[in-house]
Amino acid sequence: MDDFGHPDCSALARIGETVRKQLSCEPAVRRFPEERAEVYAVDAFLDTKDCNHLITLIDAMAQPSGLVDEADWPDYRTSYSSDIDVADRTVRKVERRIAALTGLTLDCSESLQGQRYRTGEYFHEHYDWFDTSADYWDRERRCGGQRTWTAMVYLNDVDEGGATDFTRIPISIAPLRGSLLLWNNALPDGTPNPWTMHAARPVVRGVKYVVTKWFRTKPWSQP
Ligand SMILES: O=C(O)CCC(=O)C(=O)O
Ligand SMILES: [Fe+2]
Repeated sequence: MDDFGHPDCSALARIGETVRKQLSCEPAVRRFPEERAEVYAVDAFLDTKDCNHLITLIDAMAQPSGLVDEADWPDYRTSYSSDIDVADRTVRKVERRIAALTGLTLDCSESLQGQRYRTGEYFHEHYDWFDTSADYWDRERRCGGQRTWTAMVYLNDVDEGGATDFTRIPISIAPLRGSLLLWNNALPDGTPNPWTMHAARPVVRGVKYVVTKWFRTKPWSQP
């Protein structure tokens, strides 16, 4: 195994440093005051029109019920989730803007995912980085390698609940329409950051919509 037992860790360290430098020059980007994890937010990253359009795309895919039987999904994550139209102009614009802000390369990223949480739905605590000792790692290693940064945009305000909580550090983000949340899944040395454990808390009232982009160390292709 390369990188002292942590696959892709030199690339992760390099990418982390590049993005950190770039974000520090962006006045709209604020870092949460927490040393243990690099978590950033940008308010009003997307306007209402773009948010509403993305919500329409997510709903359109979520509608044909029977195709996706949410009742059969494991309880770990009860939201609806899917790739959204990669050819859509707004999707492409959002992807380009995330890349421009962070300096990350779209080639090394998964296609934008749309997620919808209805009342009571949630995503239990987890890491976005891959467990490289798990069976799935062989597949992920070949289709882009380890995840580097996560970029997520909240598409609406939620009446109650639905916060993104970093469960091991005091960071809790309430959904706010158009705001971008960004974090580095690795430590500065490129090893997986255990402080990035996070959860999407249950929506208590209303519906929550987000789009998420995960970046990788290498060019990504559909597994
Ligand atoms: O919806 C959220 O607040 C977090 C979602 C998340 O952590 C994920 O999709 O990996
Ligand atoms: Fe996550």
